[in-house]
Amino acid sequence: MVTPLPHEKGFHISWDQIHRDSRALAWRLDKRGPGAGGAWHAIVAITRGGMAPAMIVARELDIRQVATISIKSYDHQTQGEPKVLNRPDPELMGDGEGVLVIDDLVDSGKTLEVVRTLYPKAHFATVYAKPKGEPMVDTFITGVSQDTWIFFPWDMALQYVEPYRGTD
Ligand SMILES: O=P(O)(O)OC[C@H]1O[C@H](OP(=O)(O)OP(=O)(O)O)[C@H](O)[C@@H]1O
Ligand code: HPA
Ligand SMILES: [Mg+2]
Repeated sequence: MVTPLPHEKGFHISWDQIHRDSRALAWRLDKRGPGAGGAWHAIVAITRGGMAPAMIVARELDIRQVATISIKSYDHQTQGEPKVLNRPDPELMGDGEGVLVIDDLVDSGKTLEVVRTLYPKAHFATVYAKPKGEPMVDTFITGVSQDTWIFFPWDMALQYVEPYRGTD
């Protein structure tokens, strides 16, 4: 059974759109790291939603060190307490200096808050951001209102829709 939407508005994002927006994020982050020539030394994707944008950013910026941190906070559209299920090698991470932490979106900011506590010097980037979570993110591409639910392409499928005028 499908849970009814608690949000009035839906923002439906295609694969093409997330690809373009993730590329825009990569371009914005290029040469902004603390290393020589503005380099970043690693990318950490917040699973699962951050994995697609992180892959695209890693490809654009030619970063081969890509790790993941697993956080779960939502069951469908119901938020619970964020749980860290696994985390990257502490030697790679240190205090986060020079590491780009990437997620698909920030909503309440709770997920990023947990990761920030672990790696205070990392740079936090998301593709989309809702106003409540904006203070938790250093770089994002598109702002979306708080009452909008973002639907990602990996959660959707093409399907038939009735003609606007119906058949009566
Ligand atoms: O700012 P917040 O209110 O914490 O919400 C944002 C987080 O929620 C979603 O992940 P979710 O926990 O649903 O897991 P998933 O990425 O595996 O889908 C989304 O991918 C972000 O990681
Ligand atoms: O708007 C959203 N869309 C998808 N996943 C989410 N997790 C928190 N907010 C959202
Ligand atoms: Mg997530």
